[in-house]
Amino acid sequence: MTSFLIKGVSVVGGPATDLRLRDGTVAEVGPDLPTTDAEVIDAAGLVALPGLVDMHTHLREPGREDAETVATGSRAAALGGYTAVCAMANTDPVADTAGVVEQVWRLGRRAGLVDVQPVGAVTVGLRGERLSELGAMAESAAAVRIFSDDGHCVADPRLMRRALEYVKAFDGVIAQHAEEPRLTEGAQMHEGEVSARLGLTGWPAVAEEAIIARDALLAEHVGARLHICHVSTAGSVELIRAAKARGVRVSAEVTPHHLLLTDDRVGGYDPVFKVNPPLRTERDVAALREAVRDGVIDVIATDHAPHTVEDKECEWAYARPGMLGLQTALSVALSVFGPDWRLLADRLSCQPARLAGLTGHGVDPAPGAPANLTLVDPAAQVTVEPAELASRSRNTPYAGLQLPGRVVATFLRGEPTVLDGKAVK
Ligand SMILES: NC(=O)N[C@@H](CC(=O)O)C(=O)O
Repeated sequence: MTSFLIKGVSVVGGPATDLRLRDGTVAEVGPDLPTTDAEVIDAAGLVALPGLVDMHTHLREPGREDAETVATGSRAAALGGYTAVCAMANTDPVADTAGVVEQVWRLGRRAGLVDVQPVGAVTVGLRGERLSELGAMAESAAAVRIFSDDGHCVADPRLMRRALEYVKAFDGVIAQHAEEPRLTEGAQMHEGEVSARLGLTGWPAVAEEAIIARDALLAEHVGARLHICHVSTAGSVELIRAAKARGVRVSAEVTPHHLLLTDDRVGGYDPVFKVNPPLRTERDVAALREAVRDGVIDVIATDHAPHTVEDKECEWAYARPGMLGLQTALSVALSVFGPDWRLLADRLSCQPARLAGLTGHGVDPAPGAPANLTLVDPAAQVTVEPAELASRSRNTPYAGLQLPGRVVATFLRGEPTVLDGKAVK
C-alpha cells in the first residue's frame, strides 16, 4: 500500500497543513511533515473535505445498464468527490430482497471506487401493497438501514405506519418520496403561473406537503426515524421545522438542482429540466437555501437519475423525470453557498454519513480517521460538458454552465480513486 503525503492543504477551510495517509487512515496531520518514502501531492491552494456521501443515487443496475451501471455511476461519484453512495431500490428487479441488495453491494465492492450502500424497497416491487422483506435485507451482507420506494410514494398510511414500526427495531430509516399520487395524476411540472401559461398539468406543492405532514405525525406516533427525500417546497421546510421542534425523529435532504433551478426553465420544453419533484419557484429555492444554512435540511443529496437518450430526449410528456448530479453537486453547492467549507462538509458528508450509519465516512481528516477524503481546487472554474461526464447517460441540466470548484483527488481508505482530476480505473 502506497503512502501519500498531501502538502499544504487546507483541512475544511483551516490553515495550510500536511496530511500523511498510510494503511487506510490519516496517519499524521501537521506542518512540514517529512517526505520519507511517501508519494507527495502538492496541494497548495486545495481544500480537503471528508469524502462526500450521497444519500440518494440511482445506479440503475440491475436492469437498466444502458443508462448506468454500478461501475459507471461509481466512477462519476468518485470524480464528484464522493467516497460513499446509497443506491436507490428502483432497479429491475427491484431491490426488495436480500438477494438483490447483496448483488448491488457486491457490484459496488467489485467496482471499488466508492462504498455502495444499497437502499432496500419498502414494498414488494415498489407497488405499495405489502412490505418487502425488510428484516432479511437488514440482516444480509449489505446490512441495509435505509428503506425507500423512491420514485413512488408509500401512499397507504397503514403500510407506512407498519414500515416505521418494523424498522424501529433495528434503528432503520424510512426515506419517503413525498408525493400524494392522487394530487399528481398526469402532472408534468410545478403547478403555478408557469404551468398555467404553458398549459401543462401541474404537480402542486401540497402533494408533497400533505405526505410530509402525515408522515411526521406517523413517525412521532411510532417513535421511528423518517427521512424526507428531495424536499422541494417552502411549505415542506416549515412542516419539517415544526416537526423537528416537537422532537420528531425526522431528517431531510434537498438536491442541488432544487437549490439552483426554477420552474421557468420548463418554458423551452427541454426535457432535461423534467424532474420529480419538479423544479419550483424562486421563493421555494430561497427557503430551501435558508433551510440548508440553518440545519432544518440536514443533507444535500444528488438524486442522480441517469436516463438514456431514448428515454429523455423526446416529447416533454413522454420523457422520464430525472437529472444527473454526482459530478456537479459539489460545484453547484459551492456556487450557492460560497466557500463555507464547514457547511459544505457537514451537509454533503458528515450528516449523510451519520444518517446512513456509514461509519468511517463523514469524518474530518484527523490523525487516526479513515482516509476517506477529497481534495478540491476552489479557484478552478469548470464548464460542464455532458460528453465528458463519466456517467453512461448525458442528462445534465448544467450543460455549458461554468461552475466553481474542481475535484482534484479522492481517496477511499487511503487509496486514490481520482488523481489529477482523473479516475484511476
Ligand atoms: N427523481 C426523478 O426525477 N427520477 C427518479 C425517480 C423519481 O423520483 O421519479 C428516477 O429514478 O429516475
